[in-house]
Amino acid sequence: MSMIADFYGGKSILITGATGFLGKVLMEKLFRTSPDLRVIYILVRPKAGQTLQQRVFQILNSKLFEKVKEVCPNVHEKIRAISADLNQNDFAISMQDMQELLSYTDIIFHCAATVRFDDHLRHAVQLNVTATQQLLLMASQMPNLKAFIHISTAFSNCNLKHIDEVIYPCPVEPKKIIDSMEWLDDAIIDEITPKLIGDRPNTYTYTKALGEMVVQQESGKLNLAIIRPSIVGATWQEPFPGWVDNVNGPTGLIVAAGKGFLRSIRATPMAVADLIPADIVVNLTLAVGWYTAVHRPKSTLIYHCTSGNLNPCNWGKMGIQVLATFEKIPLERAFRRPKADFTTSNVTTQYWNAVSHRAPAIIYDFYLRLTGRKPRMTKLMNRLLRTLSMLEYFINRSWEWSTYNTEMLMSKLSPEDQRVFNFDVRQLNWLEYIENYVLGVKKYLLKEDMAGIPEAKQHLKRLRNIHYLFNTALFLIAWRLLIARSQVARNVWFFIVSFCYKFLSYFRASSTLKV
Ligand SMILES: CCCCCCCCCCCCCCCCCCCCCCCCCC(=O)SCCNC(=O)CCNC(=O)[C@H](O)C(C)(C)COP(=O)(O)OP(=O)(O)OC[C@H]1O[C@@H](n2cnc3c(N)ncnc32)[C@H](O)[C@@H]1OP(=O)(O)O
Ligand SMILES: NC(=O)C1=CN([C@@H]2O[C@H](COP(=O)(O)OP(=O)(O)OC[C@H]3O[C@@H](n4cnc5c(N)ncnc54)[C@H](OP(=O)(O)O)[C@@H]3O)[C@@H](O)[C@H]2O)C=CC1
Repeated sequence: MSMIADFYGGKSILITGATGFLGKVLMEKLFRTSPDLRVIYILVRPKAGQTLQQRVFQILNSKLFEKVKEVCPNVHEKIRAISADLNQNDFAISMQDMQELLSYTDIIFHCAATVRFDDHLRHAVQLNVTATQQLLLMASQMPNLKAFIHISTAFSNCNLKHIDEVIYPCPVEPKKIIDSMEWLDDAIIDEITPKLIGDRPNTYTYTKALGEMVVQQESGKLNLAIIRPSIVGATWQEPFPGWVDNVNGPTGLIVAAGKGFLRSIRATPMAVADLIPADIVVNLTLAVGWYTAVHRPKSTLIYHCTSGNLNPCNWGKMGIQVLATFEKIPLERAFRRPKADFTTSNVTTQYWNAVSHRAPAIIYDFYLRLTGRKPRMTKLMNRLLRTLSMLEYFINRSWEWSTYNTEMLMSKLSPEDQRVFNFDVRQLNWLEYIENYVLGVKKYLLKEDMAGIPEAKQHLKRLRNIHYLFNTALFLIAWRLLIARSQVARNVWFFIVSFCYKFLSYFRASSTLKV
């Protein structure tokens, strides 16, 4: 019997960010392992013309929830979507809903955040700091609350090289930042943002660090824990390997490489690729929820959910495996053949960006214009290059995260819980995981049919032939132009032609002699 699964039975659980990548996997696992839980409250905002109910319906009817429906057929009744916007005061939750939340919630998992690296500081503070503070305030009014689990990121202190499971305070208090956002105008905020974020690369990591400080300020009053995952990737095992549904982190680059848009990337091949599968993060999160509620540690514990120090993989190995998988299982309608490389200097990066990214996009757009269609490749390529420049910081450095608390927790679990809520990253085989990740990108994110693989391979062959033809034509044109302009080139050309002629005459003469 799993103690963790048993613990969540009969409980009312509040999840923020349940419509996000991690939130969905968390909900799925909860329903699958504790189908007798009382209710999961999710705070959802209407989005993209969809009502709350439509959003929930879409999630529950997705492939991810197929297994849940077998073990928990009444899952629709156990999920209660509450209209909420974390950017608003009191999250714009109705009085009635608020009353219900305050009265019944047993556990909170706070996953909602803006994960955009380039978000305006005001918005990032609002969601990653102020909303966390408000949620903590709500939590303090919940008589039945047993644990509040905050999802942060291992990169909240990415300005350090070695990171322990402790809070590192930012120079300016979160309260001061929150207050200043209320009266400073956007132009001034833009001006002070670089000074505030200091040696962090973006507003995301900075505001996540502030969010942790806000959580810590409540320790003593509430039963809290913080989880810091590194780069969350597709699922490893559960509910099935390779599930992923957004382009964040490496996923977008895997798509870009598979479609042949991404040809070179400034990365350090030996730098640690601290990826962590979403199901490992979720298993740890649920174990932490149980441990925090049942064992009530004296202080707020922080858990690093990382792979680098227990089972390291590097970007070089990952890149090779991604490309090797695309050899076997290509994506459909690729722009070019999947063939990418790492560059290490700024100069080579600029060169390859011009030659391998911008030039083909311009040529393709020219072709689209000629055939009466709307050009779009240059725009797409510019966006990809912008994304690459944002991710570069994370693929050219390595960090060391200590994992004492995570290992301690693992040792506290029963053998059954260690199996059902497995977060031991040492058991992960990277090559197998990456292959499943790439397959998952094809199947679940891009929704491509596996039956289309032979056609995709044919398409790549055609692209290869076009590539050879194009290169030969380019060479001949360049050579022709050179010969027309340069005496040296003409001499070289005559030398090569006469050499070939002599060689052929000799070859013909010797074969005639043999006969
Ligand atoms: C030796 C041999 C070698 C062989 C070599 C082989 C190589 C080949 C194999 C390749 C794999 C191996 C290397 C892997 C390296 C991975 C590095 C990962 C580091 C992650 C660190 C994370 C650390 C922190 C973790 C955390 O704690 S938090 C989670 C992380 N948070 C994020 O990852 C948000 C990022 N994103 C944004 O911050 C915004 O997206 C923004 C970018 C500002 C754009 O923003 P904007 O331009 O305004 O517009 P969007 O609407 O957002 O997007 C506009 C358009 O870009 C698309 N697109 C959005 N994203 C991505 C993305 N990633 N990748 C690609 N495309 C993306 C979107 O599909 C849309 O396309 P479209 O629809 O136009 O076609
Ligand atoms: N993905 C990763 O690589 C990593 C993620 N993390 C952390 O994990 C957590 C979850 O990340 P992930 O699932 O990847 O992120 P997603 O972007 O997939 O999900 C974010 C969630 O937050 C919700 N949200 C955003 N703004 C609001 C708002 N104003 N009101 C209500 N809900 C809102 C989104 O709702 P909606 O669907 O309406 O947009 C969505 O459900 C975050 O705290 C993140 O910092 C940490 C390390 C790595």
